[in-house]
Amino acid sequence: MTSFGARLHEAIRRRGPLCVGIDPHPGLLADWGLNDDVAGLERFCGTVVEALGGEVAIVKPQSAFFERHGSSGIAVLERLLADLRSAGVLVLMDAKRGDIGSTVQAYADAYVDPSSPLCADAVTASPYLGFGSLRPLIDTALAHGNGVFVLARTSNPEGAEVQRARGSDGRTVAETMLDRVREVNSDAQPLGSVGCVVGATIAADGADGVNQENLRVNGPVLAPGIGAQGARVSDLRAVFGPVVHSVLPAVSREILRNGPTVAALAASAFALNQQVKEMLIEK
Ligand SMILES: O=C(O)c1cc(=O)[nH]c(=O)n1[C@@H]1O[C@H](COP(=O)(O)O)[C@@H](O)[C@H]1O
Repeated sequence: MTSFGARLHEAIRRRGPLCVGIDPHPGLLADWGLNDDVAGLERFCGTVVEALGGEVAIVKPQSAFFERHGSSGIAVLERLLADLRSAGVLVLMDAKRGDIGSTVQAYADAYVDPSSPLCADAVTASPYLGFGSLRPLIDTALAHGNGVFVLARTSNPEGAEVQRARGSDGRTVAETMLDRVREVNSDAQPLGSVGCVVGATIAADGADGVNQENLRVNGPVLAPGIGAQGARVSDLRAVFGPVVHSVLPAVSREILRNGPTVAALAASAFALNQQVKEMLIEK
């Protein structure tokens, strides 16, 4: 079975490193002339699939914006996953799940087991009940050729109080999570299937609790924060230095605001992907 890391590595080679988030904010639905209801959600998703399905390597639906519509919103999310799979684009489910290990297994059954209608190619996870609590999710994902992205140093300013805290070994919580991701990916080639999440908004000088050497995890580095949160593509080399070739810039609102036409959405994703490729790959 081909690992998620290998599938992602090939998808990036063919389509570039941009990861477009699918975040149907109520304000975005309104801007697109859609109602904040299930019909509006379906129209939003249909447009996104048509515009991005053949354009980018990976997309990232934000589960919360489907959950707020209850079970009918989850039904739309399930159809979105099926449509994206048919379009041939990888899917990272942004659910940020975390719990004690026995419960995490249920999240694994939901998000990375192909028998589930919510199964994606990878899922985001929160390690803040201890990295070891994610073991069932990681084991299930790897068994099915899927992946996990573990939060390490998130893009939001509030993350600092937890992620910059230092353990008895003097390492920050963020560094410890990156160490654990590196251990899981130890001998993976060409790319590990467990990624980490590090905001493009963090300081480039290591002052934010992560120095650039920590970022060498032999896995993909999801980098949210560009656009609406203030980071720029031009920040990426300074922040991610030695691992810049493993970075997946994750951009949601900065792309989605260009809707509702398919053409404008596709064009904005293409343009940003070109910018990112020049910054991250072609050197
Ligand atoms: O896991 C994520 O994708 C994530 C991690 C992080 O540190 N910061 C962050 O903004 N995100 C997600 O990225 C999306 C926001 O992207 P923008 O609209 O581009 O700012 C939301 O769905 C967030 O939950």
